[in-house]
Amino acid sequence: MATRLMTPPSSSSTNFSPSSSFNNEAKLFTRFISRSRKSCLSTWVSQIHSKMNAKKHFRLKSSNGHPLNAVSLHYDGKPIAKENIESPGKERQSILISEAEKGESTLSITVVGASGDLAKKKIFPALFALFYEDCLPENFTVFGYARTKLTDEELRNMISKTLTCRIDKRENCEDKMDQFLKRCFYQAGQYNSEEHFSELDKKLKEKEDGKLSNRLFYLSVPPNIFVDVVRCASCSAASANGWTRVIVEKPFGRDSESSGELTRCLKQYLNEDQIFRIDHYLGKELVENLSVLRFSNLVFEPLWSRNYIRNVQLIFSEDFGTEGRGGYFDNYGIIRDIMQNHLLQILALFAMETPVSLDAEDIRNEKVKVLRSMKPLQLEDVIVGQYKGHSKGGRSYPAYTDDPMVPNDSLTPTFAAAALFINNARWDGIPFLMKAGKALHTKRAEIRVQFRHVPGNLYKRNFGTDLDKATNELVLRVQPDEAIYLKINNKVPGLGMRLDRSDLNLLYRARYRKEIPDAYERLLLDAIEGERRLFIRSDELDAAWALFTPLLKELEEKKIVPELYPYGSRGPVGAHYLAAKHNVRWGDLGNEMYE
Ligand SMILES: NC(=O)C1=CN([C@@H]2O[C@H](COP(=O)(O)OP(=O)(O)OC[C@H]3O[C@@H](n4cnc5c(N)ncnc54)[C@H](OP(=O)(O)O)[C@@H]3O)[C@@H](O)[C@H]2O)C=CC1
Ligand SMILES: O=C1O[C@H](COP(=O)(O)O)[C@@H](O)[C@H](O)[C@H]1O
Repeated sequence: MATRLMTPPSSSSTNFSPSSSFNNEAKLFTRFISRSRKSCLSTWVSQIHSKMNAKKHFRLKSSNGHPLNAVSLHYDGKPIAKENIESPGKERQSILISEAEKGESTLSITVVGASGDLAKKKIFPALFALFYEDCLPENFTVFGYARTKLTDEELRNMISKTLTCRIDKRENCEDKMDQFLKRCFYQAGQYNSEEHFSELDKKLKEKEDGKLSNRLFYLSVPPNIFVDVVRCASCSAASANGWTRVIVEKPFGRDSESSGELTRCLKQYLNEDQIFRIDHYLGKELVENLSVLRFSNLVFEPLWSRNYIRNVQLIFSEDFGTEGRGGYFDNYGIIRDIMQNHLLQILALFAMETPVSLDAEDIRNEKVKVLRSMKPLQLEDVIVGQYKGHSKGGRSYPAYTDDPMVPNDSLTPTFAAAALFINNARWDGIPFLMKAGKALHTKRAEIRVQFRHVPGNLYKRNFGTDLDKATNELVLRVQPDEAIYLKINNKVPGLGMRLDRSDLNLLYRARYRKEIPDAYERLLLDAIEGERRLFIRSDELDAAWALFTPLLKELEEKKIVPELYPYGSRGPVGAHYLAAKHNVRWGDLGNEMYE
């Protein structure tokens, strides 16, 4: 029978109630008994006793910065209970945590799929950056796990090549890298072999040296392997006495049914609060800042509605094609790859009502309300495109279908634009336009907010004929070269009265000397700290798929042929017609100051 990764209530950072008492703890503990393996319980009871005697505090590291999450776990020198909201509808569990746990506990991070592209490119470098910044606990170990046969030394060689990405010019980088690499180990194994995961467990235990063990598994493997890994890790490599969490990479299914099935299978082995579904766009600095900008500046929030905003644009473009990932991409396409997750998540954050607090559940409750209020997507509100080969300046660029992993007659869109609507009082009738494409002329991700005309504008005649160009526009450039700028109308200095378009510009590299951490650093740190705010809850995922699945089915059933656009161009003209239909002009096509 399959065992579950559900371990004793974990030390996740959520809020606590000072009035919670040990009695509550005992009650919840009794409830917990009914669904835990007995072998875990005696260990846990002894942990509670040892935790009760502990007194030290620990430092907040997760990205929330919200005092409720950061709070000390002791009250008047006595241990107090900490509420852990697992997921909506589930019982609240109270848990005792203490600094002693931090000091005496170990953290093991296992990167499953360690030989892969994402692990090398993002996960190991992010872990190193966290180590460099002193954000990892004292006792941590990193394990790579994959089928490829590697020794510890070979893993270290492999990852050392990419570790330097943002830290390399810093002080003591080499020393730090050596120290980090000494903490990295490797276990080769099959993804569906409990025996091989038992071997991993043995090695993890050696490193944990009898201390309380917290284990994080990062599933950096193709999605068809997720469930096997979770099953094997659950049966053979879950922590016996600390928490066990699993970060799951996208794609979380390819439609409502497959996503529901994946969630159902994962939940055979995991509680919802052990599953960290990553959407790395939520870890990007400017996306994080969206709520700060809105909720902590008086000048924005009053304007944040249909009364002042004409349309919102969420734009993603890459100046390269699917090179090397054609096999994956052809099964998903740009709508699943970018829109259903990254852009929709930004939309939900952008449009949500003020959450009760900054706690993960409060924020995710608001996001899910937005997603569930969305008008069903119609085929006529979407256009799709696919890049074709193109020669420019003596160089030739491939068509999407030139990829050997892509069928010649593939109809998979590499570009899509869509108009979405939120049927609620705040946003009724306001188009949220999304545009996402590969092999376009530029690499960029941005949020554009176009405001309405100034009623009865006294300076109307000073703008020339194009009044539309004279409306305010707020741009959050997520990447590259992070910036927030507001387009305003301004008097050109001089004796006459001529107005022009200027920008109030907050260019991050000019304002902040600090490097911007990679999204994966923030997200890994949050998963370690148990901060779930930036991870996708299962009901959010369901709502996101419910919005896109009918459209995706229709596109596929009707075999809608994508409009071809040349590699390196601005995409299909259909995107302009779509915008025009909703009385919108794409903001990224104007004369941008920072293009
Ligand atoms: N790469 C990226 O930029 C991004 C990736 N993702 C997601 O992250 C996850 C990992 O991505 P990425 O590293 O690119 O993936 P890879 O295709 O590089 O796969 C990772 C590892 O999984 C193993 N693997 C690959 N294919 C199979 C297979 N068919 N059966 C069994 N094992 C296999 C391989 O290891 P071995 O053979 O050694 O076992 C491989 O090194 C995926 O879910 C992907 O969709 C999400 C966002 C961006
Ligand atoms: O999730 C994905 O994101 C990347 C783009 O991420 P970025 O952080 O480099 O903007 C995209 O290339 C990939 O297709 C998609 O799966």
